[in-house]
Amino acid sequence: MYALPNMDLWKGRTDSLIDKDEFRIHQIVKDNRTTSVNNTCGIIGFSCEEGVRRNKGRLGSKEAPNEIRKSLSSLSWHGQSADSLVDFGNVICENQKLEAAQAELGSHVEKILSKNLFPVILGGGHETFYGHYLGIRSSVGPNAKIGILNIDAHFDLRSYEDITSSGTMFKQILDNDHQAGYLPIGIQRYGNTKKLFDTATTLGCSWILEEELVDENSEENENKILNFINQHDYIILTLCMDVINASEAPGVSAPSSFGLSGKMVRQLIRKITSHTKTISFDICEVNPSLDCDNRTVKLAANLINEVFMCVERR
Ligand SMILES: N=CN[C@@H](CCC(=O)O)C(=O)O
Repeated sequence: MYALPNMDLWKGRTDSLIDKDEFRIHQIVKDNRTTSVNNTCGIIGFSCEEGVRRNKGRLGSKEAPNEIRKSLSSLSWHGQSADSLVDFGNVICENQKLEAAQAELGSHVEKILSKNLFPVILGGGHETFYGHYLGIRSSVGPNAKIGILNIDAHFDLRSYEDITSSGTMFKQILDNDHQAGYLPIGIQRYGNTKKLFDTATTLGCSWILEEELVDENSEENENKILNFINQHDYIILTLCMDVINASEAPGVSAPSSFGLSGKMVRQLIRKITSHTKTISFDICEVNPSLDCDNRTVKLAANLINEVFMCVERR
């Protein structure tokens, strides 16, 4: 099901009604039915936790898209255009019909790209990514090489023989799309079974462990990411918030005790979304019902704002 944008969610402190240098994001975002040449990012929500339910995770992520919008609202706007951001509303997963909802999300992602906008998708569980991917594949055609960069504690390469879920998307894609490559960044050694590491190897993937993401290795890690980008025509970026340390991101289904810092994730996002091959972004697994003082939702909003800034500056 699709819900038109609810512009009442975009509310916050107003320092000035006319001076654009005093604007906050709630004064920048427009309903997608009023477009301008200065639009850069198209926001679409995926209100869904069916994949998390099937993966036996903790429910609550379907509330994230609107909670993230509320948190984004008050951030001050440092972009160049006062018409940069456009809200395309939410796709809602109903009656546990995950596959139909993912297909519907894909068609909205495709629509946003066709308007020359950079899709910013607010998940939902990480099953959001499969819908994101469907829209991108359909937009770029079957022959383009799509590189998937996943900032995540988990491989999400589980078997989907019985059912698809928030833990199966990348295997679903890699088994069927031989023009897609996959590089997960921030993998927790003990958050994934040995079998999942073997699955990644069998599928020809490499990965960057969380414990490898330290300053001393920064050049090596950057080169690994850049080499991956160079091997593909388009890059799509997905961020699973459970990659971030549980103290900074408690509001997720599977918190990470040794997760990355928010600042490290910010650095990765800046690098990747500043690259012109990167054509879309999603953020997943924020669970407002498990959050503490809105910490995870706020961090998600700040990271999304980094994407807005990097895309506008390209
Ligand atoms: N997308 C997350 N997938 C992880 C986490 C599962 C959970 O919610 O506990 C996984 O399948 O291992």
